[in-house]
Amino acid sequence: MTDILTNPVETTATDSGIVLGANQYGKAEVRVVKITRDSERHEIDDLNVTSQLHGDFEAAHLEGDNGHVVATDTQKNTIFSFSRDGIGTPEAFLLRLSDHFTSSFDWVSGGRWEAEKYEWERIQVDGEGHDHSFVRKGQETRTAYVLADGDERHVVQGLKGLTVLKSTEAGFVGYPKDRYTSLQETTDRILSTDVTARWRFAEGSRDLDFDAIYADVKRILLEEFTRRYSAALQTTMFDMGRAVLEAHPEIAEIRMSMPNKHHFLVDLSPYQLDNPGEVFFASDRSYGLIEASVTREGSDPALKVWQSATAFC
Ligand SMILES: O=c1[nH]c(=O)c2[nH]c(=O)[nH]c2[nH]1
Repeated sequence: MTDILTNPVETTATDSGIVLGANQYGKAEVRVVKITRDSERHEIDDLNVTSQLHGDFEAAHLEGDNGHVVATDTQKNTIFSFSRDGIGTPEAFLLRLSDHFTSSFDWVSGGRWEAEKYEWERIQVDGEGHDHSFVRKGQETRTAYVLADGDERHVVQGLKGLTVLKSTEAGFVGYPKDRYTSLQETTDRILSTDVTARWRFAEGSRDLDFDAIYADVKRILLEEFTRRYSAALQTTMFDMGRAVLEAHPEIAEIRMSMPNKHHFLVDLSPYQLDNPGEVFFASDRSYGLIEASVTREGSDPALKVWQSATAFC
């Protein structure tokens, strides 16, 4: 079985020799909120789910024949209907959707399913968490991704928007200087970033405690950010990834994308003030963009997973 996004698709050429290439379709960003209300104490699951099918959809593209087109509306309704009896972890929910679509329609060979999970916590009233009133937790957004390719299942867990800052114990020295270099070396700077990270489990990983792994990976990422003097964001990012892989043998690879959110010391001398590393201009652009995959020696790079996990074009 080969994935439709990474292999040329055999399609019938039109009279002009034009062929259909890789394709996928589905419903994007289905916002589903599930309230579990089997007791006075309600629970809330809040997801943004995208479903896209891979398979034989040539006739729809070439001939206007929708015989194979499981409507995007049907995909949306399936997401809501599957929520009725509980969502569970986003990863388990996406695996369930992938199994449903690949087993229900012969021509659906696989697909991609994505979720963002928005966390809520109970509003505290007189020191007690309220039964049915919640406030959004905003630290980061949890992400989940499943690629189905025939019987294969690839699960990728992640987070985005985890903003961190350390106010010292970071520097940047020893870089090459040329006629365009104006950056001053420093051994004491602010290091700040918005962590986007995605970690891939070995193919076929289904029965893991995805909630516990998520919480632990987030803990490790945060702890490693603090742990050592940062010689560069690159070093800190690699340390964060290495620590995750060392602690979690079930994770095959972690990819990270981190903007270097520059904080420039403001010159207060025109106002007869010193500025011993206390007042900064927080620049929102331009920013350094530091990205890497951290993986295990000799492991399969699983490029088709990453290729399909990101934007189609
Ligand atoms: O941590 C850093 N990495 C860089 O590659 C870089 N480049 C730069 O100008 N400042 C920094 N900081």
